[in-house]
Amino acid sequence: MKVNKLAIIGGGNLGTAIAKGLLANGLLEASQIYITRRRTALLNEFLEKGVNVSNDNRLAASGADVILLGVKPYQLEQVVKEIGPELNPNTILISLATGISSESIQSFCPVKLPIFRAMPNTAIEIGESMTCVSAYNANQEQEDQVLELFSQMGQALIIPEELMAASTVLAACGIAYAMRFIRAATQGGIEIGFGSKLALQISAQTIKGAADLLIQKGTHPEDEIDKVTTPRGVTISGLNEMEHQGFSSSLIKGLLTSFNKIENGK
Ligand SMILES: NC(=O)C1=CN([C@@H]2O[C@H](COP(=O)(O)OP(=O)(O)OC[C@H]3O[C@@H](n4cnc5c(N)ncnc54)[C@H](OP(=O)(O)O)[C@@H]3O)[C@@H](O)[C@H]2O)C=CC1
Ligand SMILES: O=C(O)[C@@H]1CCC=N1
Repeated sequence: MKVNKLAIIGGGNLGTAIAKGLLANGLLEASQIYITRRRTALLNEFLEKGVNVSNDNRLAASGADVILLGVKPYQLEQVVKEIGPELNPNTILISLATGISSESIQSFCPVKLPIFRAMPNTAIEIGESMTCVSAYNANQEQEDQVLELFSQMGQALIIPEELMAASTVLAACGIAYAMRFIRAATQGGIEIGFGSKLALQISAQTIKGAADLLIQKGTHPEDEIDKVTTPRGVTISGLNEMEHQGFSSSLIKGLLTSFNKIENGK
């Protein structure tokens, strides 16, 4: 994708993770990236790398081919209206905000332009995100460009906008759920004899291996579980006890609680 200038408006957790991902794979030169936030001192590490850091959103947006909106959902309208004079029909506007429709974002803009919603997760920092993207007012070439951008930092998919809330839960919140699994496994590992550092190393690599088995072989989790469970063995005893205690059920209920909060604000 030919991008001359990319602006990240709102360099917080996700905005800076994307900047790190862009820099790590050399997709853009530091001088082509602009990042803003009000407390610019918190972006010093980017300034030192040659990224353009500022609290001036209009300056960052001016002439940018791609603008990523990394502010909180309740800050989005004000920020889009602020940069409005810098937008033109060819600007690719990508919102990272949860729960704000493309139609609403378009209504904050003075011109009709291609609007994308992207839902990466924080693994974008190391090029391992699962990023779902929806497109609005965009042509095929623009869709391909945005998909290519996020594909450089993990896997990326175009999905219907109505699935953005579901993708937020499964992929973006999903990182936190997976971390909690690893933390719990680590705590169990300590109780059965490992020091915390070793327990964390073993748990994290085990989860990585499990995910890679599915990704690389395209198998179903139960196929892989069947290979581990010996009849009357220890794995099936532990797994069944976890299910008796509501393991799958609690995960599904947690997913639904997050989803309902996006959909209904509950
Ligand atoms: N964290 C995650 O994993 C994911 C988050 N999201 C979405 O991404 C968005 C950002 O989330 P997250 O990064 O976690 O939030 P953060 O609070 O970490 O980042 C928001 C940033 O916006 C900056 N900001 C606020 N007001 C302005 C302004 N007027 N102009 C410029 N910058 C401003 C804030 O900095 P300052 O106060 O210094 O201005 C802050 O750095 C949210 O909409 C969220 O829904 C989506 C997917 C995953
Ligand atoms: O928790 C949140 O609201 C945001 C959306 C997805 C990840 N973080």
